[in-house]
Amino acid sequence: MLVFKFGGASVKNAEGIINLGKVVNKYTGNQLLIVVSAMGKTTNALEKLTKAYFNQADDVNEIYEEIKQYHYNILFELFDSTDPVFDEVANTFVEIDWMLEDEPHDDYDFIYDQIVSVGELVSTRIVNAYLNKINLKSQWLDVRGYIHTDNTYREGVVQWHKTKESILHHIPALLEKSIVVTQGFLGGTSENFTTTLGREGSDYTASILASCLNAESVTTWKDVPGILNADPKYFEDTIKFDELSYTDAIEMTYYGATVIHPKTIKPLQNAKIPLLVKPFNDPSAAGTVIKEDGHNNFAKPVIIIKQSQVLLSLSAKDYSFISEDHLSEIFRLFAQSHIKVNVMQTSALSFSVCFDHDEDRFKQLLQSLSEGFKAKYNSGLMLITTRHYTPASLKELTVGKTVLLEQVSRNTAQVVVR
Ligand SMILES: Nc1ncnc2c1ncn2[C@@H]1O[C@H](COP(=O)(O)OP(=O)(O)O)[C@@H](O)[C@H]1O
Ligand SMILES: N[C@@H](CC(=O)OP(=O)(O)O)C(=O)O
Repeated sequence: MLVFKFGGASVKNAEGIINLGKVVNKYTGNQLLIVVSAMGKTTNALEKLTKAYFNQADDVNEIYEEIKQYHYNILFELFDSTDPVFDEVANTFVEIDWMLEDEPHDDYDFIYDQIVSVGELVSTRIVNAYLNKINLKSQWLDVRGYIHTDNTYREGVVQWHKTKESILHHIPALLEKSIVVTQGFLGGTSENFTTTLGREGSDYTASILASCLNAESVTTWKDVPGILNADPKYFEDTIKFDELSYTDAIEMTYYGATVIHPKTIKPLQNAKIPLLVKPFNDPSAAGTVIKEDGHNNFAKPVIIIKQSQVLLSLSAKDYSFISEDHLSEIFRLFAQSHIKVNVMQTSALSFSVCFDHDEDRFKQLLQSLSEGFKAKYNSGLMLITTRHYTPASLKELTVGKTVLLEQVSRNTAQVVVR
């Protein structure tokens, strides 16, 4: 049994969905479970809608209409207007219609998950209908009944025991009958509310399903030839890695290589299931295989860029040394604000920490820190991490930039630059 994952970029338009059909058509001899993300940048648009609704802004309907129109335009390119998929999609959007009619609930993260999840619910309806249209027999599965999480909205924690039981109880029988198409990124609570697994979490969904079902492999179909030594959006002369070990891949994603969600690898490593990263526009290309004995000599350093970083420096209000008690209080407040630390450094009188800029969470953090600490910060920074670096490659990366923080170990160098 194979698990495929198609991300937003691969299904961003009608052409992408037609291409998905062609890829799937090459694997008809296998049992196939297909995980699909929201189309194109729909999750970003739904995030914008959630914020507008929560703040009761004037442009709620305008944002929502644009999202619906984008999906209907794709539907009109793929289907006859009498196709039942139009009703399926309309009935899915109704979940948002109902929410928007009411006053917003005061838990932003809860509302976020109920609205943003519609992106995946709609995209899977469209993909499922298209596969059936081209005679690839397929059924739509609501993943929220199988991936059980706690109620940490926007970062649902998977309840593995219950999840495995549900998956094994139903999905193998479904796979014997046809292809199964389901949503990435989503989970469900015991009260039947929707959770999401963290941005870009569809790779993780594929990994959860594959590990519970003991799949032969997982393939994530991407807009790149495989895993490269650096993001081609920022670097020209990249090289593709044919193989990586699970550990190499975990390290890359931990430091922020966005090509794979960081939680994806561990469940696959535990079950020894290979992860293939392949280009969706060239399905027969080898891509990158991530497996236990994946070997790489790193002919070029791995470079990972993280944009929109904040560098915050904290010191005690009474100018005392930064103590363990201070650090434990700082970390508690970071955890409370759901902010993950990317790099940190301590000196006698200050503690510097670099993290992704999330406006609302940062505001909350600064507020909670203000009682005990003096805070200074810079935003709009870039964090460059390089593994298997050489001194020359490190120097080249920082040419023309101001280095605000630097941390170098034997294998890994991290610099925060402006
Ligand atoms: N080391 C890397 N190798 C390949 N792609 C990378 C790397 N680091 C970042 N990327 C980016 O990851 C993108 C693909 O991942 P992503 O956008 O999450 O795909 P999808 O959402 O379609 O699953 C590429 O377009 C590329 O810009
Ligand atoms: N649609 C979600 C989940 C996801 O994984 O998407 P993608 O596969 O396009 O990165 C997001 O954008 O966060």
